[in-house]
Amino acid sequence: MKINGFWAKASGLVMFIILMFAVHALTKLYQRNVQDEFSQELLSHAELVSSQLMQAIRSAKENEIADCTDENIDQLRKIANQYLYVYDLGIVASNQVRCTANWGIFNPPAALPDTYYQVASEFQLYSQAESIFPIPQSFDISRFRDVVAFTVDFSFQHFVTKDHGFSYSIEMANRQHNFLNYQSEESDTPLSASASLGLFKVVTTRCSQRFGYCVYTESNRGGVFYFSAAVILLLFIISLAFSFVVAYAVQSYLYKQNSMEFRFRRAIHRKLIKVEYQPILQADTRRIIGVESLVRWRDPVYGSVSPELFISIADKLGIYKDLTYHIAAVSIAEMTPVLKQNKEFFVSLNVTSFEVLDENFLLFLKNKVESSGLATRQIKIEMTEEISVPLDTLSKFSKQARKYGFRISLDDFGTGVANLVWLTEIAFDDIKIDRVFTQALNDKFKEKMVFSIIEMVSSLRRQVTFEGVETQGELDVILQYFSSAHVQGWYFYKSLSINSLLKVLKYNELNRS
Ligand SMILES: Nc1nc2c(ncn2[C@@H]2O[C@@H]3COP(=O)(O)O[C@H]4[C@@H](O)[C@H](n5cnc6c(=O)[nH]c(N)nc65)O[C@@H]4COP(=O)(O)O[C@H]3[C@H]2O)c(=O)[nH]1
Repeated sequence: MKINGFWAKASGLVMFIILMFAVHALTKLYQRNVQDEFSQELLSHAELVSSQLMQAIRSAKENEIADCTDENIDQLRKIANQYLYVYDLGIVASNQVRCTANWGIFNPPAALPDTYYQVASEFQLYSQAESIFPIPQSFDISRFRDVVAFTVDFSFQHFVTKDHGFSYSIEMANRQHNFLNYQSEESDTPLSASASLGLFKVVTTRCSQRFGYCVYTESNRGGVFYFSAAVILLLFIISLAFSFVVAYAVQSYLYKQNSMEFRFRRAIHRKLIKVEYQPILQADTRRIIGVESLVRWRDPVYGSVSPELFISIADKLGIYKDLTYHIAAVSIAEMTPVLKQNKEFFVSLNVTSFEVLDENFLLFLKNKVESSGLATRQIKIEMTEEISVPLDTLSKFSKQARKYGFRISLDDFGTGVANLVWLTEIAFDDIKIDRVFTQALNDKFKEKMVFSIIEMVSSLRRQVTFEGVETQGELDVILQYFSSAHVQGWYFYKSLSINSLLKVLKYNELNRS
C-alpha cells in the first residue's frame, strides 16, 4: 500500500535525522565536559600561580623592603626562592625596576612598559614585558606599589605542549586583559571575543571568584565534526542502516495493521461486524415471509468484504466461533420484534461444518430463541452443500436441530457435493435452488434440465426456494410452473439493514391492509 510506503520512508528519514542529531548532541555534550574539566584544571593552576605572586609581594611588603640595599636584595632572594612560579622579585621607583632578587642592582634601571592593566585592588599587570633583564625573554609582571613579581615563563608549559583540539584563554572577566591565549591547530578561527553558541561550536567559561579572571574554551569543530572524515562516514552509514531497519519495521507494522487479518480481528473485537437481512417472498403473493441473515463487514481500507472471504479468514485465525455466535445473537436480538409480531415469519441462519461439529451451537441457539420469547420453528438453519462432514454426523446434527424445533434448509442446491442420499437421509424442510439454476430459467435449453431437477425435489414434498432471482423473466417462469415456491433475489430486494427492513415490512403491511 502506497500510504504505508510513505509513512515507512518518512519514519526512516525522521529516524536518520534523530540519530544524526543525537550523535551530534551527545558528542557536543562529551566535548563540553572535556573542555570544562580542562578549564577547571587550568583555572586552579592559574589561581595557584596568582596566589604565589601575591604572597611573594605581600611578604616583601611585610618585611618593609622598599629600597635596594644588599640586605633587602638578599631578603627578596629568600622570599622568591619559596615560590615555584615566581621567577624574580624586584623594587620599583619612578616606573623603573631598580633591583631584583636574581639580578641585583640595575645600572641603569630598567623601565617598565607604558601599558598595563590596572586591577581594582591596586595591582598592575604587565603582559609579556621585554628587555627588563639582559636576556632575550619576556615576562608577565605583577606590581603592587613599589614591589614587582615576575612570573616564570614555564608556568603554563605543560598545558600548552599538547593540542587538545580546542582553543582557550585566560582573561579578565571584562576581557580587557589577556594572560594566556592558546590557538588550537584544529580550530580554524580564532577564539571569539564573546561566547556564541553556534550549531558546531562548543564554548565553556569558568571564572575565579578570587582573582576575577576566567578561563574560556572554544571548539569550532563541535558535534559530528569532532570526528575524522572516516568516522563521520561510518556514523552516517550506521545511521542510514539503522534508519532502513526502522523504516522496514514501521512498514511491517503498518502492513500488519492494514492486513485484512489484523483489521478483521479488530473489527470482531470492536463489534463492527454487522448483520443484514435479505427478504424471502412467497412467489405468487409477493408477500415477505422471512429473511436470510447475511453477515456484513465494511472496512475503511478494504471496503465491503465478501463474507465468503472473511469467513475463511475467521476460520484461519481460529475466531470463527466468535463470529458465528455473534451473528446468531445479533440476528435473533434484531429480529425479535418482527418474529414476535408474526409467528409465521422466519429467519434463516447460515451454518458451516464448524456449527455442525460444535456440540454447543444448537443448544446456544435454542436458549437464545427461547429466552427471547420466540418459537424455535421461526429459525431456519441453512446448510450448504459445501459442508464437508460425514453424512451420519450431518444427519445427527439435523435430527437434533429438528428435535429442538428448528427448521432445516438445504442451501445452494445443485452446486455442491450433496447427492440424492442427502435428500433421503436428511429431513430438509426447504431446498434452496442455487442461483445458477434460477438464472438458467432464462435459457430454453437449460430450462428443461432445471425443470427435471425441481420436479424431482418437489416429489420429495419439500418447500422449494429459488435463490438469486434477478429478472421478471425468471419470476414469470417460476410463477407459471412453481407458483407455490418461495423466491429471493435482487429483483425484489438486496440485503437490508435492520432499520431498512423494518421500513419495508411496515410499508408492505400498510399497502396490503
Ligand atoms: N448475484 C446475485 N446474488 C444474490 C442475489 N440475491 C442474493 N444474492 C447473494 O447470494 C448470497 C446468498 O447467500 P448464500 O447462498 O447463503 O451464500 C452466502 C453464505 O454461504 C455465506 N454467508 C453469508 N452470511 C453468512 C453468515 O452469516 N454465516 C455463514 N456461515 N455464512 C454466511 O456467504 C455467501 C455469500 O454471501 P453474500 O455475499 O452475502 O451473498 C448472498 C446474497 O447477497 C441475486 O439476485 N443475484
